[in-house]
Amino acid sequence: MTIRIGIAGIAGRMGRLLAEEVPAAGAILAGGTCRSGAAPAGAPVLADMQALCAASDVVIDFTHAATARAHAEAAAASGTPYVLGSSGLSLEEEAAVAEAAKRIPIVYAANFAPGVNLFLAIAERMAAALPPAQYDAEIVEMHHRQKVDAPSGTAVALGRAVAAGRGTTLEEAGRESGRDGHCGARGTGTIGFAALRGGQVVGEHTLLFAAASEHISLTHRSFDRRVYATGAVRAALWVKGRAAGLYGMRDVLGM
Ligand SMILES: NC(=O)C1=CN([C@@H]2O[C@H](COP(=O)(O)OP(=O)(O)OC[C@H]3O[C@@H](n4cnc5c(N)ncnc54)[C@H](OP(=O)(O)O)[C@@H]3O)[C@@H](O)[C@H]2O)C=CC1
Ligand SMILES: O=C(O)C1=N[C@H](C(=O)O)C[C@H](O)C1
Repeated sequence: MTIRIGIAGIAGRMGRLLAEEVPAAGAILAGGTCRSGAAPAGAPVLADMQALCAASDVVIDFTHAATARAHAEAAAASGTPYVLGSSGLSLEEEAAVAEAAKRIPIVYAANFAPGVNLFLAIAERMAAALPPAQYDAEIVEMHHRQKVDAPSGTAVALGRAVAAGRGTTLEEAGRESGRDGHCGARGTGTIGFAALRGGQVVGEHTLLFAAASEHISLTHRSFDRRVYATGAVRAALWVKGRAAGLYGMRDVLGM
């Protein structure tokens, strides 16, 4: 049977691309929700997340952190597998998504591009090999001027990967963001973040390890946000029929 995929936020930058990529993958576009925008021509518009879940076998959500908890709970209440791409979630919002994942399968990923997920795996290995007392980890990201959250979800995921490689968590290691003025010297073992915004940059992330006598850095650039949409549709096809649980894009890709 052909899978029906619904899209929360179908009028958004990602929502519109997803509306193209769902039929391109051989699935049925069940419809989407809009808040204030206009859905792409021909796409059925559903009243809310509950109605969208009822009409869909899987729902993909690229909207906003503020909706993640309610959307995950609505998906769990209807038993609809859920793919979440929104960024900027608080720890509490992430905990609510994890709670919903006890009842349904959820794929939650900061970035659905295959290259970024390989980058996350490499970041963890680099961090495990480079002692924090000598190698300062800094993450620099740049995005389009419309992006509303910082640092990006991908930057946070890179920070978490570095912390995991060092046998700790990002919260324990400590974040240094938005240095300005007399901010003091850099902490040893902390993870630095810098966010640039401008123009129509789709997404760029650099992870730098800086020591006294050498630097090593890795950069990923996305040139077309369609790479996220195809990845999310791939996750939607993968998650249907899975056991309840919280999955990441690395599970989908088998990395
Ligand atoms: N994980 C990944 O690979 C990627 C994640 N993202 C993330 O996806 C999210 C969306 O990005 P993008 O498409 O560029 O953003 P847009 O602002 O273009 O689209 C978001 C859509 O969500 C809806 N929306 C926004 N806020 C709310 C709200 N509070 N309640 C209900 N609906 C809301 C809006 O609907 P309306 O227009 O009808 O008002 C809007 O169309 C961001 O968090 C972004 O960081 C983006 C790209 C890749
Ligand atoms: O808002 C965006 O555009 C993007 N958001 C995601 C993030 O916050 O990491 C993924 C990608 O970088 C594009």
